[in-house]
This record gives sequence, C-alpha cells and structure tokens, in this order.
Amino acid sequence: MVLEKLRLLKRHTVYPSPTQPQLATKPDGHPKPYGSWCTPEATPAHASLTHTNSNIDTKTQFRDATSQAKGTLIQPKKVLLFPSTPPHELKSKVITLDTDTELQDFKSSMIKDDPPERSPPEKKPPVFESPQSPVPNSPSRKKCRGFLQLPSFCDPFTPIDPQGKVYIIWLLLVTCCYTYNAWVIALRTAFPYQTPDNTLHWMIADYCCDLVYLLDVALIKPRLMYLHEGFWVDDPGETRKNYRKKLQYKFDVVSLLPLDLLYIHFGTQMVILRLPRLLKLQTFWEFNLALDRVLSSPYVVRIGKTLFYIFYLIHINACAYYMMSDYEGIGSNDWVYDGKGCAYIRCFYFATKTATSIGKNPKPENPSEYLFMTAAWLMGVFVFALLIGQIRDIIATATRAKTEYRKTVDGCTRYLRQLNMPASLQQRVTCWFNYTWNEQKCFDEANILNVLPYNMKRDVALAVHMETLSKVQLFRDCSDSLLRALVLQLRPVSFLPGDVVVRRGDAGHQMYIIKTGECYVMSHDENEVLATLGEGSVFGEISLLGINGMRRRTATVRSRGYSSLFALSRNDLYGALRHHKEAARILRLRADQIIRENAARQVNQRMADRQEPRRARSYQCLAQARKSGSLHDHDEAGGVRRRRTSSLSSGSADGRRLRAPSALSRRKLSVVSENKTTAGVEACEPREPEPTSSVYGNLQAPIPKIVLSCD
Ligand SMILES: Nc1ncnc2c1ncn2[C@@H]1O[C@@H]2COP(=O)(O)O[C@H]2[C@H]1O
Repeated sequence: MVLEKLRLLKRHTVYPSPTQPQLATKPDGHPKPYGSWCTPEATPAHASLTHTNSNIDTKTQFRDATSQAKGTLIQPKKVLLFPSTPPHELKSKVITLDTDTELQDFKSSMIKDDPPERSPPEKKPPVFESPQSPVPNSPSRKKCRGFLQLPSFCDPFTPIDPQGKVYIIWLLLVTCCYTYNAWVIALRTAFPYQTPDNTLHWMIADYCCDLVYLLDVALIKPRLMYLHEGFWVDDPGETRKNYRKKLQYKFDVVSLLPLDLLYIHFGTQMVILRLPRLLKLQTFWEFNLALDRVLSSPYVVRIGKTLFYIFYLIHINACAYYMMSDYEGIGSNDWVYDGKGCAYIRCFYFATKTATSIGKNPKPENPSEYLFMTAAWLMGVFVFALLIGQIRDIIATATRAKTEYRKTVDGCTRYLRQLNMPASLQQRVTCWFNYTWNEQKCFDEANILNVLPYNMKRDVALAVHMETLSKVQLFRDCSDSLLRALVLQLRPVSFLPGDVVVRRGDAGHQMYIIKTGECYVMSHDENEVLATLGEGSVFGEISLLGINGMRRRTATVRSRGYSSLFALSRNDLYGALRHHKEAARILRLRADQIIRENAARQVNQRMADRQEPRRARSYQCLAQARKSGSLHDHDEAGGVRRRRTSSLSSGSADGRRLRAPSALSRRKLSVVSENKTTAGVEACEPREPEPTSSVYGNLQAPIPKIVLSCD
C-alpha cells in the first residue's frame, strides 16, 4: 500500500530541476516578484521542471496544467503542483511547498495516510477569459461561490476589474455620495435649512452615504486588481496590500472619521463636523477618468467636470455670502442679503454676479465686505478664467479634427482658384474632400494610429476594417496570418463617380480591394462593362503580379459611384505572398481565369465584328437574287449557307489556317474559355495581329478546345 502511494505520488509530483531555480524568472534572470501571473511562456523555469515518470511528456502536461490555472500567482520559492490525474484530496487544492524539505515532508505524510481513493478525473470544460476583462477565475473565487453563490461583485474573494462596468457603476454611486456631502455640508452649515423637523431625514441621507463610503474602503477598493510589471495581480492579499500602500487609502480612512459623534456634545447643527467626508475627492476624480475612458464623447465628461467646479465655487461663495449677511444681520445694509425671496437662490445669484463680474454689484460698506468682494473678484478673474479657458480648450480639442479638415479643404480650394483651374475640377476636388471626410473622418488614418505599438495598431486596423476584409474571398481562403500581415499595409483611397481607378495599358503598381461602392471593369473600347465588382472584390492583381508576363493593366476599371477602396502596393503584396504561397496560387489562378475569359470575349467580339459585314453582303446578294428571281424563297437560307461555306473554303490560305492552326499561332490566338466552348459555338480567326497577343504567349494553362464553325 505504501509502495502504491509512493508510486502514485511519484506519478503526480513535479520536482524542480536541480539545475534551474524554482522561481518564475524574468528574461533578465531576476525572479518575478510575488503577484505576477504565471504563464508557461512567462516562466521559463517551469518549462524545465521534470517529471519523474519518463513515460509521460511532463513538459506538455505541465504547460497544460499551468495554462488551465492561468491567473494563479506564483509565490517565491514555491512550486505549484498540478498533477495530471490528481488523487481525490489533491483535486481541489493547489499545493505549495516551500522547499525540497517540505516536498519530502509532504511525501512522507502522504505515505502515512490511507491510500487516496482514486476517482476518475473529471473533465471540466475549458474556461475562457474574456479578452476585455483581466479578471481571471481565481481559485478563491470559485471556492467562495461554491457555497455562497454571491454575485461576483459582492463576493469578498473575487477580484474586481478596475475597468469593468460594475466598478464604474459603483464609482458613480460613491461620486453621488461625495457630491451630496460636498454640496450639503456647506449648505446646512451656512443656511438654516436643517431644522429639528427634518434633522432625521438629513441624518438618514448622511449615514447612507457613510455606509457607501465604508463599503468602498472595506470591501471594494481592497479587491481592485492592479498591474504589476505588466501582469494583472488578482490575489486578494496582494490587492489589499496594494490599496493600503496608497495615499488614497489614508484619505479614504480619514474621510470616514466619525467626528459626528461630537454631535452629542455640539448638537446636530454642527454639520461642519462632517467636513472630512470631502477628502474622498480622489474617487470623484477616478470616476471622471473612468467615464472619460469609456464614453464615446469624453468631452462631455470633461466639460461636466469643469462646470461642476464652477458651480461648486459659486455655491461656496453663496454660502459664505449668506454667512456674512447672517453675521452682520440680514438686511442690515445695502450689501448684505436683504432676507427677501429664497435665501439660497438670491445668494447664489449674488455669488454668480460677483464671481463672473458681469453684474452691477452692491458696494461693500465695511472692511470684511471689502475683503469678501476682493476674494470673490480674484476668484472670478483667475479661477473662473482658468475654468472657462479649460472649457474652450475641451471644445477646441473636440472639434480639432473638423477644424483641421476645414483648413485643408480651404487651402486646397484656394490654391486651385489661384491657379484658375476649371470650376468642374474644383468641384470634383471639393466632392472628394467631402466624401473622404464623411467616410473616414480623417485623411491619413495610418498617421493617427502611428503612436500605437505595432501589434495594437494591427488589431485596431483589423477591428476597423474587419467587416470589409471578411468579405474578401482571398482572405477567407487563406490563413488569418495573411490578413494580419496585410491589414496594416492597406491604404484607404476614395474615388468619385466615373473616376478611373486603373487605366488599361498603365504600369500596375497597386492592387485594390473594394471597401464600399462598386467598380466597372471596362472593355477595351470602354463601350461595354465586362464585370461589376462589389464590396470585397479584388482587382489590379494581374499587372501587379506580372501574370503571364503582363506588367500593364489589362483593363480600365472605373468607379461606378462614390467608392472607397484599399490600395495595396506591389512591395507589400510581394512581401506577404513570399510567406503565403497559397495566396499567391489563388491570386494567380483567378488572374489566369480572368485572362482567359477576357481573351475569349475579345475573340467573340472580333468574330462578331467580322461576320457583320459578310452577313450584310450575303443579305445584299440574297436580295439581288430574289430580285432576279433565280432563287426561291424556301432556298434562301440554304443559299446563304452555301455561299458562305464556299466563300470560306475558297480562301484556301485562311481556310487552312482555320482548320489547322500552327502551334505558335494557336497559342497566339485568343483562347476560348472551357465553359464557353462547351456551349459549342465559339470560333476564332486570327487574321489581324492581336494588340495583346503577348498576353497569351506565355499562358501556362492548358489551351482550351477551339471550335471552328463556318456557318
Ligand atoms: N473580365 C474581368 N472580370 C473581372 N475583373 C477583371 C476582368 N478583366 C480585368 N479585370 C481586373 O481589372 C484589373 C485591371 O488591372 P490588372 O490588369 O492589373 O488586373 C485586372 C483584373 O484584376
């Protein structure tokens, strides 16, 4: 039995390698401090831990186990044991052993015990963490929720994500309590609004706020996760320690000082005793910051905060004015409050007038009134000027992009006007500006993201353009890495209705992906639309890849209406295709197909053009024959057919060429696409030199059947 135990233990114990330290180490070799998250990649020391059972791929098992336990903190000098098929007792707990000695002790204690009942390992579904939330599923959290089933925010063992919505809502609650205290303490101290009748109501409101403060200090803030050396620390002990180290903790505790106990001595009118509650200002700021981060228009928050400061200063001013009036005697002179109307509104009005210096202020009559007015004006000049300046800055920042856009448009149109450019051109330029702005809200998207690290920039670009890029067949057919490799190289360009995107015969430097809008691929004479390309279509790859030796555009492509495209340069495409042979093959296949279709189309077109005058001639002959009466009506068709056949066969040279084209000329011929040939009526006749004959010279694809018909 003992041997069995030892064997079992051996199977499930991970021993530290004698050559490697047991600590999770940083790349520079220093041990990671307690609190860092442990991942196999981040802790190379773990990878070297060896298993005593050589039959099992310990490294893999260990990596699996550690990735399951992602989020578990590695303690210095401690080894985490994650048995692959744990004995019953080990299943629920992570065993940490300080040293080798402890490890030995642990083994011997296991030997003393009864053999563990081996139960088949339960297969738990893998737990995926949301990428947005850094909160891991810590063991403590699971443990507590097992029997209490508290919502995670109330669970005292669950770490709180400082960027999560729930925490922001909590901050809102604390901020409301703070605002209440900030407003009401001054109000009740200065104005006689607390009467024996309503004292109880005020008290209830006060202590509700105090309760929120208390919960914040005791339950919420100590559980806030924090970043340490780039890792989220979620260990309850560590988060608590971290909070207690902060200055904010000291302020939070002082803000809860129960000075109101002195009410017993001074009476409940001494609301000023609650003044320490205002020390929770940091939470107010924290809430503003959090809102700033999560709201789509953070300017609203910033303006709101500045307005709050302005009104609060006026409020304090109003309270001070009332207190002075009360002290000097209500209505005792022209300067003090005369006791008419609602005291608070009148005083607030007076304070606003004085602070903003916009009204005719009553003349002070004694030194204290002079002092008050001087302080109020100074506050008006400096503080208010600062705050109002801040609002101006916030609004300027909010509209900076738009202002810069206007500046650019104005500069460009002024320049065109100075050069006396045609009005239509100027209008096109303005149209382009408008469209690009409406579509992108910027002119150089890449520039905006430049400050971000490469990977983040790529993720942002992927998220922004995912909708379009997911429609591109090329990216769907290839691995994701192609998309990731190319997404940052895509340059947005926009075109107006009828704009030429690429012109036939031009050198090809870029390939395009249609983001929005449609593009027409035009025939050679631009009279016909060969294809309409929609969202997610790719074009311009033939000349870019130099397929079949073609370096020139094979067709003109025009924007149908307003369209936004992504341009991809030759170098970028080549760079990506070097590592994605599959993508290169797909592009090549598609390009080959297009070339063949275009060629077939050209041939058909030429045939049709050539047969047109002949048919006309035949009809002329027929008409003449009819006139001369040499042909009966029922013979007309046959006559025509006969005549045509003979005309073709009589031209022996042409006829030969048609029936037995040489290998070279056959290659040079336009090639009929296979599906079209199965329709069976297509023909080609190589009489004139093809302008794009070189196109087909190197064609690698099998030459499809050419059906010659002489009708
Ligand atoms: N018949 C067609 N159907 C769809 N796309 C075409 C057709 N002909 C040409 N193109 C595209 O139009 C592009 C013009 O420039 P490229 O020759 O570089 O690459 C060409 C193809 O991507």
